[in-house]
Amino acid sequence: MIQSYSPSHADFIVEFHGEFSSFLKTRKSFIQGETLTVLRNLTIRSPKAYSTVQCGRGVEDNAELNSDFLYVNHSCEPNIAFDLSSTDPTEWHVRALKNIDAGSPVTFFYPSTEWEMDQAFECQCGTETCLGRIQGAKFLTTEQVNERGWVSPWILELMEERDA
Ligand SMILES: C[S@@+](CC[C@H](N)C(=O)[O-])C[C@H]1O[C@@H](n2cnc3c(N)ncnc32)[C@H](O)[C@@H]1O
Repeated sequence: MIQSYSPSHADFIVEFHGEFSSFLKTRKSFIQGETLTVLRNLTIRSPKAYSTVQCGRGVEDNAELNSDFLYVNHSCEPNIAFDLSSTDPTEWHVRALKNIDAGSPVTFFYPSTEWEMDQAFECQCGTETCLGRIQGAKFLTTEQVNERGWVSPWILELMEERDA
């Protein structure tokens, strides 16, 4: 039982399940392009972990979210993007890639930010275009990454160098 949990974002709710099986849902609808939240209170320059989001190409360019957005699961057909691409971290935000109904899980394509993930997993997103094992963009073709709605600039750069 979680005893001291308090939600970080009023418009969102965590559905708690077993280990690594919890996920974040939205209580309100969003339209494509709308900002779900600006990311605040991050711990930047964190060691890479299952819970961090990559925010650049350096080994220490990882951010702990310190909020319920930690519970955003991966999907191969995501409905949101984590956009940590601005040189100004106060502009880092989460954006809707499509219209999202209230009550829906929010999901992002982990390889859109992650080159080589700390914790790989067998994807259970259940979508038609599911890629199976998810371990970062390094292990996917550029085409597989580019067709998911949003890709961070460091991932584009690293794929370009790899493919050269
Ligand atoms: C940042 S956590 C996301 C929240 C996580 N579900 C939890 O309960 O803590 C990332 C981990 O969640 C799990 N996960 C996320 N998306 C998944 C998916 N599509 N299929 C299977 N496991 C997933 C994996 O174990 C992954 O390492």
